[in-house]
Amino acid sequence: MLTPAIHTTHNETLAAELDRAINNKTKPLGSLGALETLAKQIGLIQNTRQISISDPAILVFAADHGVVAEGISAYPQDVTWQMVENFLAQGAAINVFAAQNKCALHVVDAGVNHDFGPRDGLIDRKLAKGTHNFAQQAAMSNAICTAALEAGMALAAELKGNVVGFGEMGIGNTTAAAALMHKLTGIPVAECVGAGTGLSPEGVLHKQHVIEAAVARHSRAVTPFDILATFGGLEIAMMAGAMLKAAELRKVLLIDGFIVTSALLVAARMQPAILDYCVFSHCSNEQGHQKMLNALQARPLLNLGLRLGEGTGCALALPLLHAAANFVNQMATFESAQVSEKSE
Ligand SMILES: Cc1cc2ncn([C@H]3O[C@H](COP(=O)(O)O)[C@@H](O)[C@H]3O)c2cc1C
Ligand SMILES: O=C(O)c1cccnc1
Repeated sequence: MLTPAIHTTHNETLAAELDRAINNKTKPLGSLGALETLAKQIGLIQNTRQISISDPAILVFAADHGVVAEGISAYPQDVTWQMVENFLAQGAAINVFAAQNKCALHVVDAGVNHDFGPRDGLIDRKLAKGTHNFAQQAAMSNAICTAALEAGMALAAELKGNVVGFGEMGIGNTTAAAALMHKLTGIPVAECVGAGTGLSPEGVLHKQHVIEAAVARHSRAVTPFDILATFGGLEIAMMAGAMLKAAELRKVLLIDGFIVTSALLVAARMQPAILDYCVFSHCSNEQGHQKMLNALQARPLLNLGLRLGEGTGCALALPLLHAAANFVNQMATFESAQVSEKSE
């Protein structure tokens, strides 16, 4: 597998130019807060002072998880394929928010345990009918994990826009994400697990024990790739591949909640410079997400108490990206509007 080569966006000259352009706008210095940071980041990603948001798209990757056999989700596995049907029928939260914000939505079957047949609007990249149960064996073979990463890379290469958001659907995937988080950050499993779709406190404790036993069983998984293959999911691996490619192509990567951030964590351990390209849309209510964001030194834009996934945080944060581009491109400067500058 050829891993994309991602370059840092660091560029002192351009950074100084962007600071000057932002500071010259008719507003007190720094008063647009996180939007200023965002505008500068997008400028550095796009390597220009004329920043733009064109043809944004959200990729939603769906797959099933063998570890659901351990009773780690509050919902049955069939919800995965049923929600894919719901995406295709435009009935899910992500459909509503993406449409509201004029964002294209692409639904990818990375490995759902269901035969959809050829369907309009569904991108079929099914590699298996779900992963193996990682409580018993590695979730994926190396070959399947590589194929998932490569399929994700190919999908990202086809996108025409310059902003790509990531979403997922897969009952059981907060368990996979918590295991990845623990293995890649060293944070104790108890601090990585959460209620997911709504487990009781006893259910969360059981989920913790399932992960702890699996981590002990698979102690030889140490590289990011091996950890991904052992504990990850087909949607998580495909997302990680798409993220790596999108960053290589200098797109803005919009990161959603707990599961999407776990895919980024894998990608960032492979290619740390990917973080220069990431905008963290929100902090999820899933316990563990804030700590995962801290481990990546990431500052999320929104904190709405969401715990849904599907890429909903990305769709909701998109207007903020437009706002960042618009203020840089459309606001007057102190000079052009003849407004007096700071006096002290
Ligand atoms: C109706 C429904 C719609 C969803 N949309 C996203 N998820 C979210 O919940 C799942 C992860 O939680 P757990 O690990 O506890 O199974 C993922 O599919 C995620 O996208 C949903 C879950 C449900 C039930
Ligand atoms: O943070 C998320 O994205 C999340 C949390 C719980 C369940 N599904 C998704």
